Amino acid sequence: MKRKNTKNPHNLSPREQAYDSLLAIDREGAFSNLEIQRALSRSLFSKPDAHLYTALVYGVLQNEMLLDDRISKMTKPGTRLDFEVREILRIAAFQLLMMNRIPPYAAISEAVALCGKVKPKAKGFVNGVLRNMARQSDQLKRWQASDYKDAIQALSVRTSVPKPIVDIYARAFGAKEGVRELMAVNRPSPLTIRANGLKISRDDLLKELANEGIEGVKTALSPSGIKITNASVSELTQTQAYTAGLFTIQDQGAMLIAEALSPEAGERVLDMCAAPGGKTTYLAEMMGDQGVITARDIYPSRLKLIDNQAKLLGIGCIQTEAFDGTARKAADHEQYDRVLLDAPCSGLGIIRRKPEIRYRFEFKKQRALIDMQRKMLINAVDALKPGGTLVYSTCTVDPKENAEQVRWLCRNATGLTVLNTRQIGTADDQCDGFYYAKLVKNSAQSK
Ligand SMILES: C[S@@+](CC[C@H](N)C(=O)[O-])C[C@H]1O[C@@H](n2cnc3c(N)ncnc32)[C@H](O)[C@@H]1O
Repeated sequence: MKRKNTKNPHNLSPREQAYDSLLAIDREGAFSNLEIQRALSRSLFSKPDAHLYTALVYGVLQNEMLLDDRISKMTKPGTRLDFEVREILRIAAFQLLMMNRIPPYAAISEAVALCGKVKPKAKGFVNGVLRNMARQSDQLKRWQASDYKDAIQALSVRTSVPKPIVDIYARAFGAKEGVRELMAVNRPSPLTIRANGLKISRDDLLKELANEGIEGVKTALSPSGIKITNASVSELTQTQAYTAGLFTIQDQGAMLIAEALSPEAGERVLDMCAAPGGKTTYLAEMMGDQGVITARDIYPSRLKLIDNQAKLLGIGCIQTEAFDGTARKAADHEQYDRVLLDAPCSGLGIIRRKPEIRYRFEFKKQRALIDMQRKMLINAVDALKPGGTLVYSTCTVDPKENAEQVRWLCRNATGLTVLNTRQIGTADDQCDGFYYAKLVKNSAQSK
């Protein structure tokens, strides 16, 4: 059942494939979105089976701590579970406690059969735990904050978000709003697209898509976005509108970042961390493909993604260049009208799309990211012409990587004015948790 030994992946059932994928994510460090894409592209699943597989992988990842808590109530204190057994129990517990349409016998018998293949000795144990769970499911579905030692612990288990991240959300949004944001991170993410203004208006794109059976509504915050209401990513990418380059799939929060930079036709723009290019291509569309965008990233292979996407969208003004944004380039000095620094970050604002990020967060890694962001910020300011505009953005909610970095920059670079900052949220904005700060480099700056 292990990935490397999988002889015929096409024969796996949705539950077996979910187990295989969850081991890849939890044990081998795969990213959920890529793993799901990989598995679906190789499987021969019917549409309902593909839905079940995807729901199981996301459902277990989003509820791992809550499921483990429920499983621990069914086992003797101190019971140590093998990785494989725990994953099988989580998949079945998710079906028993959090999916309404699955008959308990189906969840249990498939879990026991799977256990028979990968850990035969634990078959009886798994059967016993799950039968008890099914019997007590009404009680186990009820969740009470008073069962936990404090409010933070209760919220952490309820949302399956580790305590340090619960604290970070409280610092970012305040205690009350932080709870609302955390409760929103396990809800399904909307599928949004951005009309390619070089080729079509948003209204006409809605009509084109309707002709292909795809429905959507205009996004509330971005003037270019459409929220798709009846199709999946793979269905969207099979439309004629997609192959004609009429739109890009993008979270609305990412659209707001590019809009904050508000580039104009004919300008020189630097996008320091550009791949895979979602924001770069929007900048080009806003510029009417007039001017030059230098799109950099440290990984040449990722720059190809930008080139391919620009070609699909009919964009010619983007020049890609492999470069380390922490290194200073003398030739950049005061060359750019606008700079976008969409920095590498802890990603705590996108845990609804990539739930596994929450279990991988480490303060030590975050400290290294903060140092990297600071080096990049100094280089971004250096590259700006006097009077030029900088947008610094992240897909995290942690003030340490956001507002505190902007304060640090203003202390360490002279002549900057902060025009506005925004923490985009999930509960009300319906976006991933992006942050941005828009700054201007004063023209009369002493050099
Ligand atoms: C948040 S992502 C950028 C997303 C992109 N702006 C978009 O909208 O599609 C951060 C990017 O920074 C790149 N990166 C990481 N370290 C870097 C470095 N030292 N210099 C330049 N780019 C780097 C990563 O490869 C990644 O593509």
